[in-house]
Amino acid sequence: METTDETLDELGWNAHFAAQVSDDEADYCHPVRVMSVHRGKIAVAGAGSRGFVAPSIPGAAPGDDHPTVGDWLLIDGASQLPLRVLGRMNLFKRRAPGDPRKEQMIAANVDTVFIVASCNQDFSVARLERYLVLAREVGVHPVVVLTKTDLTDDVDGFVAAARAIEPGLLVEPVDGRDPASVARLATWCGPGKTVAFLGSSGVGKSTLVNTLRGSDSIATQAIRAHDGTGRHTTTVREMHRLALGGWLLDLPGMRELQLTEAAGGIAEVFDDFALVAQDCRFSDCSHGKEPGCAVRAAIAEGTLTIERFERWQKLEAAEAVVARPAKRRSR
Ligand SMILES: Nc1nc2c(ncn2[C@@H]2O[C@H](COP(=O)(O)OP(=O)(O)OP(=O)(O)O)[C@@H](O)[C@H]2O)c(=O)[nH]1
Ligand SMILES: [Zn+2]
Repeated sequence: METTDETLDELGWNAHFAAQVSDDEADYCHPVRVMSVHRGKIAVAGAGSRGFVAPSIPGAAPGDDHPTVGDWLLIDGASQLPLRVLGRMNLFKRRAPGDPRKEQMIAANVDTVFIVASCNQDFSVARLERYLVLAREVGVHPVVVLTKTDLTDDVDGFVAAARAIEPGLLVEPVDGRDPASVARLATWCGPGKTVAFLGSSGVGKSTLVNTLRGSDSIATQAIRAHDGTGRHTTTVREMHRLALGGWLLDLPGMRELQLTEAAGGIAEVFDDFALVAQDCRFSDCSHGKEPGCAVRAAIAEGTLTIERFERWQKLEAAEAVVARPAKRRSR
C-alpha cells in the first residue's frame, strides 16, 4: 500500500455507505473504493492509502456481487482481503455483447450522469428521452448538457425543448471547448462527487471530459501510464480524477436502450402519461380505439401532445420486447 493524503469524503464516501458498517466491523475493517479493475487484481483507494487487492471475495457464491469500478469494499485489516461489496447507490449494467442473457456491470455509485446532446441538427428530443429513461431506471440524478452553443443563434430554443421533457429537469448549455462555459457544471464535479457521461457519438463528450480534467486529459494520462510502468497494464475501467476534485467514471458501450428492464424508467420520464392512463376505462387500455380512453381524450384536449404520445408508445413497445425473455427466464 502506498500512502496518500486522500480522505474517504474526497473519494465519495457518504452516509449511504457509512450506515452499512457496524461499530464492530469498524474495529477490524476499513472501506476502500474500487478505482480500476485489472486482470487478476483491483486497484483500491482508502483513507490515506492506495494499493491492490484480490479481485474476488473469498467465500462468495457464484452470482454474488463481485466488485466493479466505483464500488466500495470493506477490507479486513489483518488479512487485507475484501469481505464484501457495500450496497450500491446505483449500478450501470448492460447486456453482454454476444450473449444477451448475460449482464455486464459497467460502473457503480455515480452521483450525477450528464446526458449530452448538441445544439445542431443532431439534437433529438426522442434520443434525450431514451437516455433519461436509462438514467431513471439506474436511479442516478441526470443533468442534460447541451454542447456546441457556439454553433447556433437559438440556444434558448434548444434549452426550452429539453426542459419540456420533464418538469424540473436540469439543462445546462455549454461550449464544451471553453473552460469558462464548462464551469457551469462545477457544482456536480467537486471533491467527492462522481459523474459519468451518456450521449451519442460526436456530441462532444470527450471534449467536455478533457475540459473538465484540465491539463490532466485522458490522452496525457495514457501516455504517462505507459512511461511509468514500461508497459500498458490492461485496465478494464477506471475512475479518472477531475480538475475540481471529483471523479469521472467511463460508461463504455452504454447506449440509449441498453436496458435490461426499463418499465420503471419509462414510467418516471412519462409520468404525465402514466397518470392520465390511470383514468382509462380499461386497465389494459392500449390507448387506441377503446371507449373511455383518458389518454386519447387528453390528446384531443391538448393537455398531452401526440408527438410525445407516439414516443411513449414506441418505448413501451421496445421495453416489452426486451423484458419478455427476461421474465420467461425468471420463472
Ligand atoms: N463548435 C463546437 N465544437 C465542439 C464542441 N464540443 C465538441 N465539439 C467538436 O465536436 C466534435 C466531436 O466531439 P467529441 O468530443 O469527440 O465527441 P464525443 O461525444 O466524444 O464523440 P465519440 O467519441 O464518438 O463518442 C469534435 O470535432 C469537437 O471538437 C462545442 O461545444 N462547440
Ligand atoms: Zn387509454
